[in-house]
Amino acid sequence: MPSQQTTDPSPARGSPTLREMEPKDQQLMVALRIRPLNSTELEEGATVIAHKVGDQTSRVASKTMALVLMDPGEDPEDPLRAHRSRERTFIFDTVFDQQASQETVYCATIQHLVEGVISGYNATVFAYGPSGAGKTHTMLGMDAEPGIYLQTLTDLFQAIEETQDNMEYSVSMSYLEIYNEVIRDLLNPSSGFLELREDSRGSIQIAGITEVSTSNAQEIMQLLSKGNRQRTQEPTATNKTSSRSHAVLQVTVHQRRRGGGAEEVRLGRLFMVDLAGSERAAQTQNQGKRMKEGAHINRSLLALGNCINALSEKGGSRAQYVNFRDSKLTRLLKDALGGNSRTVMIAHISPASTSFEESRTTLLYAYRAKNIKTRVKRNLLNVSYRIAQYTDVISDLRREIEHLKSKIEKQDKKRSDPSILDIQVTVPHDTEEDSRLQMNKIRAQLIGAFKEQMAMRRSLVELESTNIELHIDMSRHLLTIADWEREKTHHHSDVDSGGQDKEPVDADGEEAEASEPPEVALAREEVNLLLAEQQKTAALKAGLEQRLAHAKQKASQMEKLLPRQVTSEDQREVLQLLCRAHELEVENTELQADNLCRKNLLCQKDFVIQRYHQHRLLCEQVIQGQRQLMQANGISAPEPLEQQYRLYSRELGEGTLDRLLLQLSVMSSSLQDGPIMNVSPPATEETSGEPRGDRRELPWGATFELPQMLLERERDQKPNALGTKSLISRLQPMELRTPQPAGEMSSPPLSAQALKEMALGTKSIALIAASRRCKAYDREGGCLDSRDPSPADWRWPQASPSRDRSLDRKAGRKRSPSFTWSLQQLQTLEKHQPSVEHPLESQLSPAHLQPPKPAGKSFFPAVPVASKMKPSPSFHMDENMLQGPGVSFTFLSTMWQSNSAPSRPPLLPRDIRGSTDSRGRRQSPLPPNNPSKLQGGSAKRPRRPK
Ligand SMILES: Nc1ncnc2c1ncn2[C@@H]1O[C@H](COP(=O)(O)OP(=O)(O)OP(=O)(O)O)[C@@H](O)[C@H]1O
Repeated sequence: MPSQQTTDPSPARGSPTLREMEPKDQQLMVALRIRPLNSTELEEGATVIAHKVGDQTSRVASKTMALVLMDPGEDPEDPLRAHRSRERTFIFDTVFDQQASQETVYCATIQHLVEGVISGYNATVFAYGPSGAGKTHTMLGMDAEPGIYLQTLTDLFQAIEETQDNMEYSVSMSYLEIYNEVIRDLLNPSSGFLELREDSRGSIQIAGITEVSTSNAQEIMQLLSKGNRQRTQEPTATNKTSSRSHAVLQVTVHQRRRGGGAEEVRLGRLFMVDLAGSERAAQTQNQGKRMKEGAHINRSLLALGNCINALSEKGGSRAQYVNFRDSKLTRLLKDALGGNSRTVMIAHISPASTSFEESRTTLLYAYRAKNIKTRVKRNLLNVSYRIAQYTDVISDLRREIEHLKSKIEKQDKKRSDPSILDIQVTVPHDTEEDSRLQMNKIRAQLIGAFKEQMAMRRSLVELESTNIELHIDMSRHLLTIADWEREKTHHHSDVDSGGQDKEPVDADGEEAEASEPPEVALAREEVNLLLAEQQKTAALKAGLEQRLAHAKQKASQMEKLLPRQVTSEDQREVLQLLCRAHELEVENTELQADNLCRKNLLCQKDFVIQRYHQHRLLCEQVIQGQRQLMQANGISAPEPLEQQYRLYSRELGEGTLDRLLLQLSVMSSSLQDGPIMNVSPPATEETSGEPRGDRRELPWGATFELPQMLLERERDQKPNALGTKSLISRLQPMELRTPQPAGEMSSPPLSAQALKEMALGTKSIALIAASRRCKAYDREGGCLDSRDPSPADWRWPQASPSRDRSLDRKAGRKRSPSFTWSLQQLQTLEKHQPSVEHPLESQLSPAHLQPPKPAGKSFFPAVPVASKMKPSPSFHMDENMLQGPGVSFTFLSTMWQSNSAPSRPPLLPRDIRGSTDSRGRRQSPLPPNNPSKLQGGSAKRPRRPK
């Protein structure tokens, strides 16, 4: 067994930074294995013509190794060829000679990929070479010497086990063969021929393949042996057990952080491919069926060779056309060769002089493959995008349920009608039997149609999600271009302004034109490709929508048949069954969507904090730089500015970010466990005409909108129904939002400038806007206002909106939506805050968590404050406000008030990733899923109404 490498959970499997998510170019690794001479070759008197050059004593191979192949046809005595070399040298990443063990091969080639797979990267290993060269031996091996399959899977499960404290995994596998250009499921051969489908991202899916969930390597090996028994193997002249098909083992690993942290799901795919042997018809002496097989094998390998040629020639440029569509094999290996995968090719040859030609061709192919580059990026399933589609699916299903239920009701009425019953009783037995058979047929058809529709709906969800991912990718590239364009314009304007700023002049007297950097050229190329992909997605989507409409029509026609053709009892049963199927699907979809909403929210929160932190650092740098300049030039700042600076410094010292972290954590706690709340202000006429409180003119002239940190439940929806599209639009990640003019709610297409502005800190600004909104609340509630001389009048708002409303009415106040929103937000916080035992709280001294003193008159009646919330003696509204020339920073004074208590180390965004407990296990920084449990209560999650 291979020695297991200890895996370090933190760097590779921690939360991804933005850098980590960037795709990286990766060279395809090519290894070469020479098998020992076999008995037939020895009998034929073959000599060894392939030699590894260099030593390979260490288990892990050195950077590159060479192989020397001698041409046995060249006569050393021939004077005409005296100056021609009989040897040809090939350099590979690693070369294994006849003595290399299975373990050595594994450790030097695949072992390093395992870590990546469990943390969301794709990896592929494929064995290539002529028939009988040892491909199956390397991949599958024997009981005594297991091959790469078992060794990889053992390591994979071991790595999973080591990180199971922090991470949740689910592993599934599928095993297929491509034989004569058709795909067969080796785990379920009776399923017939399977189809390859390509989604808009170009990822290949095999429709209808059996995916088996597994929990250990042995289980997979059992499935593999079962599958191998189904694999097409025949004796040929070169190999007694020649594999006549390409076998593909796919292992899929889903990884997510345990405890519902703000993480996304990572999806790693490992392909292990044992190719059929490349062969020459003359050499294999195959005839009839074998020859036809050989032709197919060669055709697909030829297509593979062509792809390798094209890919190696383009040398990483993505513009060159590579025809993956020539064979199923190349379509399946598309990602492995030219896409998102870390790929290893293990080429195999026989060292025998009798196999010189095969060995030479194989080596040439393998040598070319070395130039191939793939672009590796972590697969993150961004969960939020699918919610909109789920909502559509749910409402569709609901409509169908209503329809079916009304049919059942009608049926019930008929049953209670005695005349109809009489008729049924008199139905002859034969007819009854016929009708039952007919009924069963219709039932099967209906269920089939339902499944088909669901599959199509899911594909639509996938497509939509892909579309949005493409959009985000495009945004990133446009951003690079926009940056460059801006720099160029800047450069030109500098040059135009003339004088000292002029660029150096080159030898010909012409101005040096700033040439476009490679990343910008690449970005332009990518944008074009992405545009093409987007068009492709749109076409696919339109096609699928058409098919779905057709399927729906067919199903409704089938339903129409029901009352005419079946007895009432059977009909009733079928309708109920259908209803149940739909209801289950609704429940399932709702659960998925619910889950996605929460994950989306938590991810956004993380991102917002990260952006905020980056922006804060930038501000700090700018301010410090300017102060140094002022000092150096003896410029004194006017007193108001100095005052603002003092405020700012104090703000930093007190760690406002920490308070924001706490606030956001409390928000997520309410979301993680509580029902989805309606805490967003409804867009009413009242606000549409005037600038909203959460919008702010920024120094660079853009208007930003508050990211929706909380979810909304539509008031008129049933309790278990999700909000409709308005909810979804609010949940769209900020990248997809363009700065909008005030009052406009739709998202116009993204412009490069808009993208730039977003990148400049939309989220952090939006966060600031959130706090401004609460400030607006303060003002509107009349509790805390810069004009109000007694901020101590502030109260926690009463948790009874109806009562507040009556007070409002009495006071003659009209509530604005932003006020209602802020109030609800505060009520949520107030409701959860005292009961939440937050890990971050333990890092704070109680004095840091002091709300303002509850005294004096207030618009809201006073409510008791939690015991640890002591009145703050040093409450100053100004502490929470920082006003700059272009933007105001206002923090939630009403949430967390600090005084001059001892300072503590500032909390940085990474702290939200959690801490490590005494046993070294990582703890989530977020409040527990169910805060009420902490209090020893027996609060149960409310059951979803059926
Ligand atoms: N490195 C090796 N050490 C010992 N025996 C080997 C080695 N490589 C291959 N063999 C033996 O050579 C024979 C042929 O190997 P294998 O079936 O793996 O070839 P293959 O390339 O998969 O052929 P095909 O393409 O026809 O399926 C087998 O009996 C195998 O045990």
